[in-house]
Amino acid sequence: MSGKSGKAAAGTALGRVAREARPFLRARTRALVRLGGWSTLEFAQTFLTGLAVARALDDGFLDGRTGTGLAWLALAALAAVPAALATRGVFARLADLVEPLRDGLVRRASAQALHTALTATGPTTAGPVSRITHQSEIARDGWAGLVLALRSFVFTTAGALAGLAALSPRLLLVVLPPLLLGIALFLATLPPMAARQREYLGADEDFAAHAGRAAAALRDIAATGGAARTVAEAERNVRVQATAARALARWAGVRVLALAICGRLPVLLLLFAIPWLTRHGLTGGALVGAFTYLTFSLGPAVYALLSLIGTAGGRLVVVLDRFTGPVRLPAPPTASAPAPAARATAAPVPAVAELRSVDFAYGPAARPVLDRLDLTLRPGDRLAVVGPSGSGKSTLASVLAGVAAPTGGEVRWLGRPAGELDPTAVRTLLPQQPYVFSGTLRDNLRYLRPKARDRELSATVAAIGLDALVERLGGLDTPLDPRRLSPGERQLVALGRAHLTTAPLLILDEATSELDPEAEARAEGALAERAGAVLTIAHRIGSAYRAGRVLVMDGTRTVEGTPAELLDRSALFRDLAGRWSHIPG
Ligand SMILES: Nc1ncnc2c1ncn2[C@@H]1O[C@H](COP(=O)(O)OP(=O)(O)OP(=O)(O)O)[C@@H](O)[C@H]1O
Repeated sequence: MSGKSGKAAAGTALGRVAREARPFLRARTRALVRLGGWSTLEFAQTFLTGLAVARALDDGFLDGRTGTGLAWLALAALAAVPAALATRGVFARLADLVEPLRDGLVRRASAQALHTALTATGPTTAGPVSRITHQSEIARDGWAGLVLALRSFVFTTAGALAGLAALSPRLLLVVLPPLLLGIALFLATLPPMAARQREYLGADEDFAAHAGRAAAALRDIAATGGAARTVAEAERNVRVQATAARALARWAGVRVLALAICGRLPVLLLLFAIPWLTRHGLTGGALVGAFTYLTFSLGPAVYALLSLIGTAGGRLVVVLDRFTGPVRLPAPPTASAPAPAARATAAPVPAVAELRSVDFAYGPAARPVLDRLDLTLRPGDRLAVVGPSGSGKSTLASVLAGVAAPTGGEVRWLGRPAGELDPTAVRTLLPQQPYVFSGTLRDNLRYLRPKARDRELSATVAAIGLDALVERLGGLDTPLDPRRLSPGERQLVALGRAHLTTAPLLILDEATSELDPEAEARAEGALAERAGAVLTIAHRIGSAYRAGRVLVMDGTRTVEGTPAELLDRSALFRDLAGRWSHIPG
């Protein structure tokens, strides 16, 4: 995300949250007024503290009247009692502001979850559960902390400034400028810091998504020789994340400076101003009273508020923004309304997989392998891909499977950007060299769907043509040694695995090359019966004819059509079909 767009996103998040907060606060004016009422006691305590110290010194101890001095100090100590009562009252009233927020967020997240469940076409995520449980609690705690700190800041600062003014209005000339400058600088850091925070989180999510995809596709990556590319992509993600973290750290430095300006600079300036203030009649007691305000009241209140805004405040905005998505529950069905199933059939079915103007090159200076390729696979589609060696068929398979990221354009699955979905739930990619591990045939077949039932296994064995292998091994539960299976048997095991998965997209990259034509036709027929779409990189012309739809790849040029159309339109397809016709299948 660029700095500019990050800033815009953060700005809109802040704006959205502010817009949503206004009616919430308006509806709770009474709770706010009561909270303010209790907080005035805090104002009084702060105001009294510095003033009592000044009087204790000027009228008492420095004047030789110890009793008067002690009486003023006792008054300051007594002021803590109503302030303690105020804290009790504040906490009791806090619930009126905090609990409705949590309840409202939970209601909203539940509605969002229902909306998503009723309308989403792809696999659902755990996001709504997190919003209902964890994120609503973060919002509640963050909001409570912010209300407490903001209230304390307003009343303590007002009490301290009123006390300083009562001691001598000149004190405000010394204290106010650094205070206001520090706060202004701090507020100026908020939008860029929110933007950097967002960039950092985005980079973190990208890295996690890449790691998840890579972990799920380790075998495919090893088979297609994509390890170096996967590592390079991970390194790129790490670099982006490190840049975002450094930018965030720089802004954190500016924030520390802002805190120092408003928390510490007033004390320093007051020290420098002592000669000037005393020349204008400020007494020793008033000076100590002023330092009391700065070090015991103003400094801690400023520090507490600004650091809370910096931590919980940022989290609060990010979390609240996640709740402000659209919530539109579909109207309950009426007698005259069509049933959901009927509506579903009327709605356009999203493509299982889609390439939108996809480019791919193996390096910045490398010749592109895919050039603005558009491809749509709908449920029930069978597409065979043919082309000479090196024309990009395996590259297309990797990009469609989400193993290789396109250098341009977009890969979509089930109507959504591929990066948003769990690849293992959407697609199964079978390479030419399949993986069979030591273990039973049952374990091998259930590798992608560990909970497959026995009758489903039996159906797969029969459909793919694995019965002979099961018989030879002596049953599904006999341990097998992968090295003792023939290449064709290994491919049959992998095809059985693919037959058992529920992934709606199957990509076969010459995955039947070691089978004889009959076995290949049988396995392809069985896979074609599954729901979803199948893309087959054809090894024989039979695959192209069975698929009924063919994509011919010739360099970056592609032609698509039925075999009959292509015999007419594509010299390359005619050539390949002619060559293949000498090979049985
Ligand atoms: N990891 C890689 N790094 C660099 N170039 C690559 C890489 N993999 C493939 N290529 C190049 O990309 C182009 C397309 O290769 P790809 O393997 O997709 O073609 P193909 O049609 O599947 O070939 P075949 O039928 O021989 O398997 C070729 O020029 C190939 O040399």
